[in-house]
Amino acid sequence: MVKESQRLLAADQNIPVIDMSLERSHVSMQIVKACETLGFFKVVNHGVDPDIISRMEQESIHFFAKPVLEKKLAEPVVNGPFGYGLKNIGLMGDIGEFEYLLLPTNLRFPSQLSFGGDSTKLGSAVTCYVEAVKQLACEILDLMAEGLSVPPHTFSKLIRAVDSDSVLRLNHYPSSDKIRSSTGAKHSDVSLSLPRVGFGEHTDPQILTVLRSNGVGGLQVAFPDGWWVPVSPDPSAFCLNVGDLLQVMTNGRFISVRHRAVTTGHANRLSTVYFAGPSVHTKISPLSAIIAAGDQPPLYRTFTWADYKKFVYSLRLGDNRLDIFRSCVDERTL
Ligand SMILES: O=C(O)CCC(=O)C(=O)O
Ligand SMILES: [Fe+2]
Repeated sequence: MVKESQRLLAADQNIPVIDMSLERSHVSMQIVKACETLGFFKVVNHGVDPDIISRMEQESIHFFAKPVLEKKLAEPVVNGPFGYGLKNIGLMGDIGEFEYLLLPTNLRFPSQLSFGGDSTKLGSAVTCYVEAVKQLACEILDLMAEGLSVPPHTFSKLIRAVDSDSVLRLNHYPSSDKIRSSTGAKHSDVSLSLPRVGFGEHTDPQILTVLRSNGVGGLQVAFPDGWWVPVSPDPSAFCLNVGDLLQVMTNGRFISVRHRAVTTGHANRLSTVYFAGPSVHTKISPLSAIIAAGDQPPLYRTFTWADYKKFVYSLRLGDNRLDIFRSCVDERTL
């Protein structure tokens, strides 16, 4: 359950909503400002085809409605932590009130992205959706590069690489009613009407996250002053958040924002999350153009995405991972 002591703001009017149809340099400055102050923003008029979005949502609903045994057959033909998961997050004992399907994105459908049974429609919906949100992520990363005055495509080329280690996760947070019926809990069980942690507090480790949800709320972001702010659901918008690697590359100018998902309501919540990451051997360090233009020395050491992922997997979800990669930390403590 969410602790009462945690401060919660009532509304999300402080969350930047950026209209991507406006003049390019204006959009670019707004994005940079949002990343520097919060690390989170919404975009509207983003140009992603609504049919691609609605197919993805319909196929997700269809997938999560299947019996668990059938969902467990959804194993992409690659090594890694992919496939269906229920409640467990990572390998260190973190638990959430949800189920998910985690997929690699650099596979060929249908040869590698097969889900067993009759799920070919899900495979093709995922392929189209990933292509569309990857374009959006690259466009936003290019706008960031422009606004930061770093060489064009500095960030997007990492995502466009054929072996980019980007992943897609479909999350399904069952409503209180569904939890009641699956656990046999009584209707009078008040604990089920209180907010519960669906996906605990964390930062995303990759470069940039592109999240969309159905019309049910649950996502909350941590403001720098310590308040949690619920993000009002808007199925036609995308939520963007800075990941840990982007905080490092911008030498701390951009904030990798802490966020979480809570479940409260009587409706199922679905979120579709694209994590844009580099290829595993990419070396990550503060960009020289940012160091040259700023007044800070490099705050982080150079490391590879493979090093960082390994470290992330060894920690609990809510642990701070970046501090250990700060320049002043002795490498022997790693
Ligand atoms: O479902 C959500 O709204 C948040 C999920 C999330 O933060 C994640 O999958 O990393
Ligand atoms: Fe996240």
